[in-house]
Amino acid sequence: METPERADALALFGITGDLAAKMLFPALYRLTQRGILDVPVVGVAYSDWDDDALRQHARTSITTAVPDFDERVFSKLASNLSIVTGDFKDDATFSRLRDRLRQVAGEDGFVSHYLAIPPSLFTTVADSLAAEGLNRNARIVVEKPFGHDLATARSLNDRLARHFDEDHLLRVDHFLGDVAVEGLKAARFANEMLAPIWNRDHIDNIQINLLEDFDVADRGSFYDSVGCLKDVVQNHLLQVFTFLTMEPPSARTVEAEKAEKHKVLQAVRAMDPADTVRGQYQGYLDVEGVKPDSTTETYFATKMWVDNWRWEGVPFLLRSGKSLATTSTEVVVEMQRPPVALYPDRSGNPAPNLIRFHMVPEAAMTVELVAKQPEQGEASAPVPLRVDFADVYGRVEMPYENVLEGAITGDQTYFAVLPVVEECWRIVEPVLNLPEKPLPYAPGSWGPEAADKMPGPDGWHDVTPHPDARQTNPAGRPSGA
Ligand SMILES: NC(=O)C1=CN([C@@H]2O[C@H](COP(=O)(O)OP(=O)(O)OC[C@H]3O[C@@H](n4cnc5c(N)ncnc54)[C@H](OP(=O)(O)O)[C@@H]3O)[C@@H](O)[C@H]2O)C=CC1
Ligand SMILES: O=C1O[C@H](COP(=O)(O)O)[C@@H](O)[C@H](O)[C@H]1O
Repeated sequence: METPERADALALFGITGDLAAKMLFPALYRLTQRGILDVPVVGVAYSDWDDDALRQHARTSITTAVPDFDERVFSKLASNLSIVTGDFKDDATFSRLRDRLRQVAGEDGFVSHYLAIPPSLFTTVADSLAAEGLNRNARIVVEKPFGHDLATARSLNDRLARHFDEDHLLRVDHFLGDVAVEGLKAARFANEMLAPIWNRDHIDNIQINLLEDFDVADRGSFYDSVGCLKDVVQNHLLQVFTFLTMEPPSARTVEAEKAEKHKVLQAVRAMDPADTVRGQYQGYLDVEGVKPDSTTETYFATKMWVDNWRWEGVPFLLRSGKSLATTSTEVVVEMQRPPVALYPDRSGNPAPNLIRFHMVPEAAMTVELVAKQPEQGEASAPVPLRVDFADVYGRVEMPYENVLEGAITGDQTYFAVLPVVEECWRIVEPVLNLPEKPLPYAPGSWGPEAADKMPGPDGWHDVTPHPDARQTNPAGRPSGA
């Protein structure tokens, strides 16, 4: 690939939406602060806003998310912000956009079009951009989900490829921009302490959690059309899974890494409906935008297997859901127990070593060793050795800083390639349209009881609780069950 073009302007479709408010404005602010963003940002959306309304909205979003808000940084960002309004289905919107882009970036300016919009409109916008010639000297960046199954992912790609070649098409998965997710590779491939034990001979099982204690809020209409599997499992969790399972790349290049990711996914068994639990929190059907008889799952858990030399026989447990007891994105790697229980815990069992990769709420890593408890005879207990990345490195950048930086520079590092996206769809295909209704679960619980013992009789490992998580647990089951 040739050196990618740096954008002279960012066209941000969906600038009035939820993602922009929660993630994109704070990230644009940080990029401005770091001197990476100093180009015009032209928002495009339906709402009849003017530039001042947009700037006021941006201020509210940023002050909500950024504790050390600096007026000078914001003024710089605000001076770069403007909006073009109109329906994406109306050609006139795109001729207004073309005029604005010429005005702010010049006739030959390179433009990055970022689509933070409902996925059903990706091709409409791409076609309309091309009709105005806005695909020339430009790249397109599309949010997730990329398709809603293997066939639609391929046809979406074919349609986008009519107007943008592969070097000018970026598929967003913001977990790829997450420092803690990136950190998985460094942990595995930069530590000779970990590398030799990272296989079926030493690892018993790996649990991957993306738990959220909040509900779908005002995203009912979008969420109901995707559900938990397509919202976060097919993309975010499978990307995490891939970093945990891939072989070391032959070099530290984007191409080498993506080749290894693709390779390991080809060895992954497709998900099995018999090893899958789907749930729906009680009250979901009352959310605005949700169909009254919706069978969309708000909870999903499954067991996965990689049929290769490194991982044969090691179960990978994935679970995610909304309205659960806590918010935590965390990987728990359970090592095999020592062959002889010389130092059991007080219940007489030898505790396994655990390695935890914490992503949300904090980027951190914990190694749980087992130590003999003083004055407890021979009894042992786990001792956590934890390091928080922010303590070591200072502020840790937000995932969307890396994603938006890539949108501006064209660096493909933090984006998904089609072969990987396709494998992820292949893996989830058998559980995409299950006929059974999802199991109900109480908001604030750990999801349907049917998933409790999925990892085995001891259930799921506790995750590290979010500091703001609900204190009560209406389902009355133990934390982490
Ligand atoms: N929200 C989140 O937490 C996350 C979202 N994403 C992804 O980001 C994308 C956007 O999601 P989200 O922000 O939640 O969606 P929203 O529904 O909140 O926002 C959609 C945006 O698109 C605009 N829009 C929709 N239809 C039209 C139209 N016909 N013409 C013009 N503008 C239109 C809306 O404009 P207006 O408001 O003016 O109507 C709004 O700016 C999705 O692909 C989603 O998967 C990814 C990660 C997290
Ligand atoms: O893409 C999405 O991700 C978020 C979870 O990501 P995080 O970085 O905010 O933890 C999820 O809440 C949302 O439903 C989904 O669309």
